[in-house]
Amino acid sequence: NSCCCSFEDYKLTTEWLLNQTSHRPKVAVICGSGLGLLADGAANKQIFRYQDIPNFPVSTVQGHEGCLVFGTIEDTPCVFMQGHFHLYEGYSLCKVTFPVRIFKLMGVETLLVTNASGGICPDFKVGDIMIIKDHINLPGFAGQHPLCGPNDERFGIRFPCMSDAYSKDLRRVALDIGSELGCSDFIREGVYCMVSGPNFETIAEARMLLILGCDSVGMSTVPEVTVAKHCGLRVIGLSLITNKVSLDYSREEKVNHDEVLEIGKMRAEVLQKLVTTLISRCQQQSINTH
Ligand SMILES: O=P(O)(O)O[C@H]1O[C@H](CO)[C@@H](O)[C@H]1O
Ligand code: HPA
Repeated sequence: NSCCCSFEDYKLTTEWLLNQTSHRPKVAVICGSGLGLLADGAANKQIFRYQDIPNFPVSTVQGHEGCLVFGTIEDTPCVFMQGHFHLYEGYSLCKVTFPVRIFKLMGVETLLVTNASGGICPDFKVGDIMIIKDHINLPGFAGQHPLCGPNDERFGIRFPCMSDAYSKDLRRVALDIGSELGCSDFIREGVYCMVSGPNFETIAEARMLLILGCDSVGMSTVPEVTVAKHCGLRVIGLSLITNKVSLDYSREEKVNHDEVLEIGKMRAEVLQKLVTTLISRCQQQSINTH
């Protein structure tokens, strides 16, 4: 359960990428299930397949293309992960979070994470976009935590604070953009809970998550955000509610991965607009605050 990657591994991959591309990204975007199209708006794209990048894990899940896309959004240099990694694929959390430290070493300052999740909050509707305010690291409670093992001070401190993992400023910016785009009706804020998966929740589990204060549930994101916060990246997270999690034994609907991917397509255009505007504002914000 401790990190399987050495500083030299991270360095090797970083140097390989820096030698292969002249892009120097400031913002990294992790595209969740079915959301790889978020990279489509980038200009001057340069694409690497994960399998060609030394030490990089490969995507094994449908809806995750497995490509690292460098490009620019309105002059902001960015890198997009079309597909991310999960515990349920059999990867260690060190591998799941490997790209985040590569981004840090490449000079990225802001991480924008996206995912698909199930709505726990009874008010949430399918197609809502939830700005992540906070998270619950359920696997972390059981010792499945990406920062377990010897701490490498070159990345961050032993006991990082997580009470402000999701930038308050960027959450405000995202809310403002949502209202400018006329999306306020379906933009929410809430608490995301990570479970390991791969099965979707039982009704008893879903009820427990509601009592715990979760608004949505998914099988990703928390490890990457934890590692990003540990190494000093600013984080903003968007979760697309792709299904309502059943809290009631009388409900007959059954969630499946195809439905999750389908809702991603349905919200593609607005999510892309939100993400591209957010990226350009992130950069302006960062210029103003430095
Ligand atoms: O979190 P992402 O990968 O976006 O996707 C969510 O959707 C998949 C299940 O349909 C799981 O991977 C879950 O975590
Ligand atoms: O209902 C869900 N549960 C867990 N992960 C998910 N990812 C999308 N929907 C869900």
